[in-house]
Amino acid sequence: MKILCVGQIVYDLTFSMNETIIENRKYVMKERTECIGAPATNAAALLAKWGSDTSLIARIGDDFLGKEILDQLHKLNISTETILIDPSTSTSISCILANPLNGSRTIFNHPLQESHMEPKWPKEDPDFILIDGRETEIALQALKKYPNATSVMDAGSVKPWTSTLAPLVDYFVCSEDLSRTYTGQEIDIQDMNKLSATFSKLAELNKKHIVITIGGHGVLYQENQKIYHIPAFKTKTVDSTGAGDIFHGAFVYFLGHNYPLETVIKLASLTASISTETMGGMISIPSLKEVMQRAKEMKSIF
Ligand SMILES: OC[C@H]1O[C@H](O)[C@H](O)[C@@H]1O
Repeated sequence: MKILCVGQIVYDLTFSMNETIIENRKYVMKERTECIGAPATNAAALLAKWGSDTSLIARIGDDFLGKEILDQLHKLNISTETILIDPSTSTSISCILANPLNGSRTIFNHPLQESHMEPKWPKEDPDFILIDGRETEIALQALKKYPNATSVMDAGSVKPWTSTLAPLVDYFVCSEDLSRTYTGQEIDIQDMNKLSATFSKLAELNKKHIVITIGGHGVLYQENQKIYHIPAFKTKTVDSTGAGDIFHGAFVYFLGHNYPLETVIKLASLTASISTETMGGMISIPSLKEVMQRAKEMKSIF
């Protein structure tokens, strides 16, 4: 299975922190993890780890962190031939405060500036394209260049590019935050009328498949005009960084292995929930073996 991910790449520095920050103080951090991250990159890391032929189109600066990122991508088996090295900008950094008491993560991201660059395409045509909205111009070109690839969009929040890209993808997988901002309605899994109105409004963005991830409450999706709710798997969350991205990577993986949509979502949710048991984003991606083992033990998936 050949995958092309298009979007953001970031260098993540995560600290464990369970107190409220007060300005103008010094905090000594006892625990830290460092790894590369960002939505398209975390998803690409899962796909490569699980054996898919994965290329990533994302931008780094011609700087120290950019070199470190290239080195880490090599180790992860993600093709770096398509990585854009942009001397006019600096590699993006995220500083993440993860609260192990409730699993929340607060992200301070400094994104890089995206100016026009000619993309370098993978040697072989992809079967799947996963976009996170960044590198919008190239994402649009990719969707046009590979019309036979199945496309998935990870849409975390309403951004200037949302309404341009969303109608073009086969699967529009959005967050509760995006749904709330775009539709003006809170999600109430008990209220089918409200859910129907939410999905109808989101259909303005995408007419094929809409999936809404609702964090600790699970996932909602619509198939053949019917709305379904998959509850979240119970777990001991210490850090939810990258869980959404890991969900999207696993979503593409299981979609590519021809599981029905319900099973794809259950397995992707299980993968994401296992990842929250470990500190850090990318480094918390579980092995495929572990996911399948847990899925078998649960009996509620297949
Ligand atoms: O979704 C979480 C990811 O996006 C943020 O920007 C961090 O880099 C982290 O890896």
